Amino acid sequence: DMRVMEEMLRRTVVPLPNYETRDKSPPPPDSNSLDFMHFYRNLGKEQRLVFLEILSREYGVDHRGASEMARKLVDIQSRDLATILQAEDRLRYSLTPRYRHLLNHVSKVDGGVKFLVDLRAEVLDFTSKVTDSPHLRDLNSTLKSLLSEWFSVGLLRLERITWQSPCELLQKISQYEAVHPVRNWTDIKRRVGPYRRCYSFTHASMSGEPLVVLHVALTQDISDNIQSIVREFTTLDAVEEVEKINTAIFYSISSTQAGLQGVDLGNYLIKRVVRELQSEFPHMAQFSSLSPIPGFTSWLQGFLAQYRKDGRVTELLSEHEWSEVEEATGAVSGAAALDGLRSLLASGDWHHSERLARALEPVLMRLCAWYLYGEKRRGYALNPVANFHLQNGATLWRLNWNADTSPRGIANSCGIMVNYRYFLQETGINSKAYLHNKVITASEQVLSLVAQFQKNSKL
Ligand SMILES: CC(C)(COP(=O)(O)OP(=O)(O)O)[C@@H](O)C(=O)NCCC(N)=O
Repeated sequence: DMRVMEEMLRRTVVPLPNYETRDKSPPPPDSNSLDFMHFYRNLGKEQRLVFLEILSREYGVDHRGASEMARKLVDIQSRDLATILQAEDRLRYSLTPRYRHLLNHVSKVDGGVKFLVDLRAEVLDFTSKVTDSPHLRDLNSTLKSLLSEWFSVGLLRLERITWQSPCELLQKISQYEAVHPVRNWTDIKRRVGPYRRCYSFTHASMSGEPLVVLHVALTQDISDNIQSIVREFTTLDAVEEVEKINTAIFYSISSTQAGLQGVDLGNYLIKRVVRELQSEFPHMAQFSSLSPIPGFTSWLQGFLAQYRKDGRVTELLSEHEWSEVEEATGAVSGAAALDGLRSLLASGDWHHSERLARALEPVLMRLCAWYLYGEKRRGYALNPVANFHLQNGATLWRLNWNADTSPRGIANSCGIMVNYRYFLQETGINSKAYLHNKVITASEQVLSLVAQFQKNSKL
């Protein structure tokens, strides 16, 4: 209960050494960290929230001390630079949460870094679902700043996963695959076989644990469909012919540690793999993703409902397009046709009718282009996968019809997939333009689809 928690914290979260002797005081015994970890692991979910609340509230920054240091700094602004720098350093030290020293010590014991990665995953879970406590948010940002230092790209190791990798690693890679689930051994064998590459980042403190995994297909052109990558039966023992390889398609990337969210590992891995492939294939000319568009169909359902409510049904489709939908749904009026369309989209049945699919292609393509390019959340792309690649500096390059004809692909994004193209000389500029000015770099194909949408709906 609370008393036991407070006793544990009092004992293991030692006070900050004072400024003068901060570099001379010996670190606390490892037992402090081990006891803290052991105690925390034995708490239930609710108790952990209580425990972290106390830790972050009672063992954070000494607010009074910090404001005193701030006042001192203001008072000596007329003094010489050395004095000012000294006062700034004192203020900086006074703004260090007391628990930061404990977290630092935990990172030095066996399993400590993994403990802190998992701890941050729980803190993120609490702050996103359970509470908006400012203290917990502070704890999260302290954990994130520590983890970002330890997991910086120079300390990560690039590993290539092949059919010769240990079974347990291949099994982990299969389990972690979040984008196109691995069905069986043949499946994973193909994904690490000829004309494929699979890479992960690992860290010495969590050896054997792939932190983020990138799957690549080596092709002649930029793939416009996923079936040719995850299904087509390239003979598993084919020998790669270099002249058939001049493009790298990133068709799946997944981070495996929730606690490392925001540490930007996926971006680093893509950049590192590009360099790796360039050294293996110096003539490689094209780098692109082939990405899903999770959430498009459900966004579209809401969008159509809104237009129906606003009575602007006719604005979304042309006369001809509506007549095709009415023909296919047997509906007689616009609103009924729109309801018919929505239920066809919900079931995916529209895809079985050749004629209806042909009629809907221009409609869904321009709506999807708008969804990726025009729909925003706090100014950035609403779609998380688009946001990820645009942050990396990729170009919103090409929408592909019938790119994922699996039931999942039809249900999630009406079968459409998108290529985010990495023009290596432009990623730096594009990333800055996106992050600073929220500018999305898009190709002619995408911009013309967006223009068609805007013309139709007079947006
Ligand atoms: C896309 C991923 C790999 C980006 O991870 P990362 O580069 O670490 O970004 P972030 O978490 O630092 O913002 C991550 O968000 C993820 O695993 N998403 C779920 C699977 C997917 N590819 O959408």
